[in-house]
Amino acid sequence: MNQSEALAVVREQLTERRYIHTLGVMETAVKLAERYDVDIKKAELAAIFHDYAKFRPKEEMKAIIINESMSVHLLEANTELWHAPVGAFLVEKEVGLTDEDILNAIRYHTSGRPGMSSLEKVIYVADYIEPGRKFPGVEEVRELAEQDLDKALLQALKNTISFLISKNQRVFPDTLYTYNELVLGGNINE
Ligand SMILES: Nc1ncnc2c1ncn2[C@@H]1O[C@H](COP(=O)(O)OP(=O)(O)O)[C@@H](O)[C@H]1O
Ligand SMILES: [Fe+2]
Repeated sequence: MNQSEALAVVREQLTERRYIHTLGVMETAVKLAERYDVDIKKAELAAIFHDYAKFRPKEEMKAIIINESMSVHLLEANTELWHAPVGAFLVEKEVGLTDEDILNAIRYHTSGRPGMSSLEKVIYVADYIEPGRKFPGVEEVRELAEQDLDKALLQALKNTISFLISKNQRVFPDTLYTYNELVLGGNINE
Protein backbone atom coordinates (compact mmCIF):
# COMPACT_ATOMS: atom_id res chain seq x y z
CA MET A 1 0.00 0.00 0.00
CA ASN A 2 1.48 3.35 -0.99
CA GLN A 3 1.43 6.57 1.01
CA SER A 4 -1.51 8.25 -0.72
CA GLU A 5 -3.70 5.13 -0.58
CA ALA A 6 -2.94 4.70 3.11
CA LEU A 7 -3.66 8.35 3.86
CA ALA A 8 -6.98 8.19 2.02
CA VAL A 9 -8.00 5.15 4.08
CA VAL A 10 -7.05 6.66 7.44
CA ARG A 11 -8.56 10.05 6.66
CA GLU A 12 -12.01 8.43 6.70
CA GLN A 13 -11.42 7.34 10.31
CA LEU A 14 -10.18 10.61 11.77
CA THR A 15 -11.18 14.18 12.44
CA GLU A 16 -9.37 16.87 10.47
CA ARG A 17 -7.31 17.78 13.53
CA ARG A 18 -6.28 14.15 14.15
CA TYR A 19 -5.48 13.73 10.45
CA ILE A 20 -3.13 16.73 10.60
CA HIS A 21 -1.51 15.18 13.71
CA THR A 22 -1.10 11.96 11.71
CA LEU A 23 0.66 13.82 8.87
CA GLY A 24 3.03 15.30 11.47
CA VAL A 25 3.76 11.87 12.94
CA MET A 26 4.38 10.50 9.44
CA GLU A 27 6.84 13.24 8.52
CA THR A 28 8.65 12.94 11.87
CA ALA A 29 8.73 9.12 11.81
CA VAL A 30 10.28 9.08 8.34
CA LYS A 31 13.03 11.48 9.48
CA LEU A 32 13.73 9.42 12.60
CA ALA A 33 13.75 6.20 10.55
CA GLU A 34 16.37 7.70 8.22
CA ARG A 35 18.45 8.88 11.18
CA TYR A 36 18.28 5.58 13.08
CA ASP A 37 18.41 3.15 10.18
CA VAL A 38 14.87 1.85 10.52
CA ASP A 39 12.79 0.64 7.53
CA ILE A 40 11.36 3.89 6.14
CA LYS A 41 8.31 2.35 4.45
CA LYS A 42 7.34 0.52 7.64
CA ALA A 43 7.78 3.69 9.70
CA GLU A 44 5.63 5.61 7.23
CA LEU A 45 2.79 3.07 7.27
CA ALA A 46 2.89 2.59 11.05
CA ALA A 47 2.72 6.36 11.52
CA ILE A 48 -0.17 6.74 9.08
CA PHE A 49 -2.22 4.06 10.84
CA HIS A 50 -1.13 4.57 14.47
CA ASP A 51 -4.38 6.32 15.52
CA TYR A 52 -6.67 4.34 13.18
CA ALA A 53 -9.00 3.31 16.05
CA LYS A 54 -8.88 6.61 17.96
CA PHE A 55 -12.55 7.42 17.38
CA ARG A 56 -14.11 3.98 17.70
CA PRO A 57 -16.82 3.78 20.36
CA LYS A 58 -15.56 2.58 23.74
CA GLU A 59 -18.05 -0.29 23.71
CA GLU A 60 -16.73 -1.54 20.37
CA MET A 61 -13.14 -1.36 21.64
CA LYS A 62 -14.04 -3.15 24.87
CA ALA A 63 -15.74 -5.96 22.95
CA ILE A 64 -12.66 -6.40 20.74
CA ILE A 65 -10.33 -6.51 23.78
CA ILE A 66 -12.48 -9.26 25.29
CA ASN A 67 -13.26 -11.25 22.13
CA GLU A 68 -9.66 -11.17 20.90
CA SER A 69 -8.33 -12.20 24.33
CA MET A 70 -6.12 -9.16 24.66
CA SER A 71 -4.55 -8.46 28.06
CA VAL A 72 -7.20 -8.24 30.78
CA HIS A 73 -5.12 -5.47 32.33
CA LEU A 74 -6.28 -3.20 29.52
CA LEU A 75 -9.80 -3.29 30.92
CA GLU A 76 -8.61 -1.82 34.24
CA ALA A 77 -6.47 0.75 32.48
CA ASN A 78 -7.16 4.26 31.25
CA THR A 79 -9.52 3.79 28.28
CA GLU A 80 -7.31 6.20 26.31
CA LEU A 81 -4.90 3.29 25.92
CA TRP A 82 -7.38 1.07 24.11
CA HIS A 83 -7.12 2.60 20.64
CA ALA A 84 -3.53 1.35 20.26
CA PRO A 85 -4.01 -2.45 20.58
CA VAL A 86 -7.48 -2.25 19.04
CA GLY A 87 -6.00 -0.18 16.20
CA ALA A 88 -3.40 -2.89 15.48
CA PHE A 89 -6.20 -5.46 15.32
CA LEU A 90 -8.45 -3.37 13.06
CA VAL A 91 -5.66 -2.30 10.74
CA GLU A 92 -4.98 -5.97 10.08
CA LYS A 93 -8.65 -6.93 9.80
CA GLU A 94 -10.08 -3.96 7.91
CA VAL A 95 -7.10 -2.57 6.00
CA GLY A 96 -5.32 -5.88 5.44
CA LEU A 97 -1.86 -4.93 6.68
CA THR A 98 -0.22 -8.05 8.06
CA ASP A 99 3.33 -6.90 8.78
CA GLU A 100 3.89 -7.72 12.47
CA ASP A 101 6.53 -5.00 12.89
CA ILE A 102 4.08 -2.35 11.71
CA LEU A 103 1.23 -3.82 13.77
CA ASN A 104 3.41 -3.88 16.90
CA ALA A 105 4.41 -0.26 16.40
CA ILE A 106 0.70 0.62 16.32
CA ARG A 107 -0.09 -1.72 19.24
CA TYR A 108 2.49 -0.20 21.60
CA HIS A 109 2.47 3.43 20.47
CA THR A 110 0.69 4.65 23.61
CA SER A 111 2.01 2.41 26.39
CA GLY A 112 5.41 1.38 25.10
CA ARG A 113 6.64 -2.03 26.28
CA PRO A 114 9.89 -3.52 27.53
CA GLY A 115 12.10 -4.64 24.66
CA MET A 116 10.66 -2.21 22.12
CA SER A 117 11.98 -2.55 18.57
CA SER A 118 13.61 0.46 16.93
CA LEU A 119 10.52 0.88 14.77
CA GLU A 120 8.31 0.93 17.88
CA LYS A 121 10.57 3.55 19.45
CA VAL A 122 10.48 5.68 16.31
CA ILE A 123 6.67 5.71 16.31
CA TYR A 124 6.41 6.38 20.06
CA VAL A 125 8.84 9.30 19.85
CA ALA A 126 7.41 10.67 16.57
CA ASP A 127 3.92 10.69 18.13
CA TYR A 128 5.33 12.65 21.07
CA ILE A 129 7.37 15.26 19.16
CA GLU A 130 5.53 15.82 15.85
CA PRO A 131 5.42 19.55 14.97
CA GLY A 132 1.82 20.00 16.22
CA ARG A 133 2.68 18.92 19.78
CA LYS A 134 2.97 21.81 22.23
CA PHE A 135 3.15 20.28 25.71
CA PRO A 136 5.76 21.27 28.30
CA GLY A 137 9.05 19.44 27.82
CA VAL A 138 8.46 18.55 24.17
CA GLU A 139 11.38 20.71 22.97
CA GLU A 140 13.83 18.77 25.15
CA VAL A 141 12.60 15.49 23.65
CA ARG A 142 12.90 16.98 20.12
CA GLU A 143 16.54 17.83 20.81
CA LEU A 144 17.29 14.42 22.32
CA ALA A 145 15.68 12.74 19.30
CA GLU A 146 18.40 14.22 17.09
CA GLN A 147 21.11 12.62 19.23
CA ASP A 148 19.87 9.38 20.76
CA LEU A 149 16.57 7.57 20.23
CA ASP A 150 16.63 5.81 23.62
CA LYS A 151 17.29 9.06 25.48
CA ALA A 152 14.40 10.70 23.66
CA LEU A 153 12.13 7.76 24.45
CA LEU A 154 13.15 7.78 28.11
CA GLN A 155 12.45 11.50 28.45
CA ALA A 156 9.06 11.13 26.74
CA LEU A 157 8.18 8.26 29.11
CA LYS A 158 9.25 10.30 32.13
CA ASN A 159 7.16 13.26 31.02
CA THR A 160 4.12 11.06 30.36
CA ILE A 161 4.40 9.24 33.70
CA SER A 162 4.85 12.53 35.61
CA PHE A 163 1.91 14.06 33.78
CA LEU A 164 -0.36 11.13 34.63
CA ILE A 165 0.72 11.21 38.30
CA SER A 166 0.07 14.95 38.47
CA LYS A 167 -3.48 14.28 37.23
CA ASN A 168 -4.07 11.48 39.76
CA GLN A 169 -4.37 8.97 36.93
CA ARG A 170 -3.23 5.37 36.76
CA VAL A 171 -0.02 4.60 34.93
CA PHE A 172 -0.21 1.47 32.79
CA PRO A 173 2.38 -0.98 34.20
CA ASP A 174 4.10 -1.67 30.85
CA THR A 175 4.99 2.01 30.66
CA LEU A 176 6.71 1.80 34.04
CA TYR A 177 8.52 -1.37 32.98
CA THR A 178 9.68 0.37 29.81
CA TYR A 179 10.95 3.30 31.88
CA ASN A 180 12.74 0.96 34.30
CA GLU A 181 14.43 -0.84 31.44
CA LEU A 182 15.82 2.37 29.98
CA VAL A 183 16.68 4.41 33.06
CA LEU A 184 20.34 4.29 34.13
CA GLY A 185 21.07 2.26 31.00
CA GLY A 186 19.02 -0.59 32.38
CA ASN A 187 21.52 -1.54 35.11
CA ILE A 188 20.26 -0.70 38.60
CA ASN A 189 23.80 -0.80 40.05
CA GLU A 190 25.37 1.55 37.53
N1 LIG B 1 1.14 4.74 30.26
C1 LIG B 1 -0.04 5.28 30.29
N2 LIG B 1 -0.92 4.94 31.25
C2 LIG B 1 -2.14 5.49 31.28
N3 LIG B 1 -2.57 6.41 30.39
C3 LIG B 1 -1.75 6.79 29.43
C4 LIG B 1 -0.43 6.25 29.31
N4 LIG B 1 0.17 6.81 28.24
C5 LIG B 1 -0.71 7.65 27.71
N5 LIG B 1 -1.87 7.66 28.41
C6 LIG B 1 -3.07 8.44 28.12
O1 LIG B 1 -3.47 8.14 26.80
C7 LIG B 1 -3.63 9.33 26.06
C8 LIG B 1 -3.37 9.06 24.59
O2 LIG B 1 -2.01 8.78 24.39
P1 LIG B 1 -1.36 8.66 22.94
O3 LIG B 1 -1.98 7.54 22.17
O4 LIG B 1 0.10 8.59 23.14
O5 LIG B 1 -1.68 10.04 22.31
P2 LIG B 1 -2.70 10.48 21.21
O6 LIG B 1 -3.53 9.29 20.77
O7 LIG B 1 -3.51 11.54 21.88
O8 LIG B 1 -1.85 11.00 20.12
C9 LIG B 1 -2.69 10.31 26.75
O9 LIG B 1 -3.09 11.63 26.55
C10 LIG B 1 -2.81 9.91 28.20
O10 LIG B 1 -3.92 10.52 28.82
FE1 LIG C 1 -2.62 7.45 19.84
